[in-house]
Amino acid sequence: MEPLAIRTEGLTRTYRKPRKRRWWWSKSKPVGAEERDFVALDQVSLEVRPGELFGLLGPNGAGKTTLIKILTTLLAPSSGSARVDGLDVIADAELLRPRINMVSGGESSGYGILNVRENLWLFARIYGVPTAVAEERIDKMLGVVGLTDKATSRISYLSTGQRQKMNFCRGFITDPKILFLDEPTLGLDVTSARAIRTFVKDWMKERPDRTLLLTTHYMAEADELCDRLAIIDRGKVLACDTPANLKRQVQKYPIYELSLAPGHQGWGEVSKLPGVHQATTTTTPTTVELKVSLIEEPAIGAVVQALVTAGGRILTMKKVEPTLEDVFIELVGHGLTEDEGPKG
Ligand SMILES: Nc1ncnc2c1ncn2[C@@H]1O[C@H](COP(=O)(O)OP(=O)(O)OP(=O)(O)O)[C@@H](O)[C@H]1O
Repeated sequence: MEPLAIRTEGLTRTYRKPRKRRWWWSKSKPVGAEERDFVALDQVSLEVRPGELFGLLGPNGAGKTTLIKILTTLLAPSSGSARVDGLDVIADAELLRPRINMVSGGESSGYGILNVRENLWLFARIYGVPTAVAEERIDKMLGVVGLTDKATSRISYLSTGQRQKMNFCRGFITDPKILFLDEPTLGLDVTSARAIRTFVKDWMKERPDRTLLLTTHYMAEADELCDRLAIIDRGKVLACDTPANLKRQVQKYPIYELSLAPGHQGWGEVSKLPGVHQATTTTTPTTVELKVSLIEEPAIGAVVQALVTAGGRILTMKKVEPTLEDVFIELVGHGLTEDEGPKG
């Protein structure tokens, strides 16, 4: 049986806070080792199957990069275990590295005096990709991110976004079995971000044994791309499921929004109908907006019937779907865009 693409068990990583000034120099008391340890990852147990596009969603400082660094053999765990493609990230690191690749949206890697093509070629050769294959992949990837006209530019002359696109190309030219993308579209313009998302989806479809783990701050991106997601906060996994299942968890009742022409009061009876959990209205200068939550979805038929019978005119009607933002707020207690700053 094929091993899991990623498996972590009780994975924990602590960082040591800088030592406080000695107490006889200041009024602060000396701190013990346990107080100096900051837990960035706390007993994380995750399973990612081969072929999955798996997302990590969490606020700043949640521990996403720490997790990716451990999975890509760049950082040792403090305790617990992590296996990638069936290989232990510590004991089998040498065997594992050729099978994986990692790109971080915020990194500024590469040699400034080399041009874009030379940088990518050098990287491909380090991974043992034959020159002809590397050239072909580089051309393809530069086209994908719209960087073909910068192929011969020194990378020190690139803008931040262009450099990020070059790094994105770097992730794919080694054709890794398991790819880690840390914020691949961070700060990119809308068109470039869309091109990258489309490419990522196509790349995954091309070969079913590829696995991709992605972190992103963009809820819509996570929703569009990921087969499953883990929501992580303060080093702990709070939930792990498909975007659809996560959204279902927060929406206890189906909700419909109806826009009614003003001038009649039929909506007043809606909340008393069987199958209706709650009905609220907001009056605007031109409409009455009715929001109905239903205990059973078919009750929407009775709602429409009651409104029409009372002489109401329905202008628009739509079902309100919860978003991943709603899931996130429910689990974490605040939105992803609200920056709480370091929690250490
Ligand atoms: N080398 C380090 N030494 C001390 N603390 C660290 C170190 N690296 C990370 N941390 C702390 O560990 C926590 C998790 O950091 P990490 O970079 O994994 O978060 P993240 O989820 O990737 O955040 P972001 O979305 O902002 O990139 C943070 O509170 C951070 O300050």
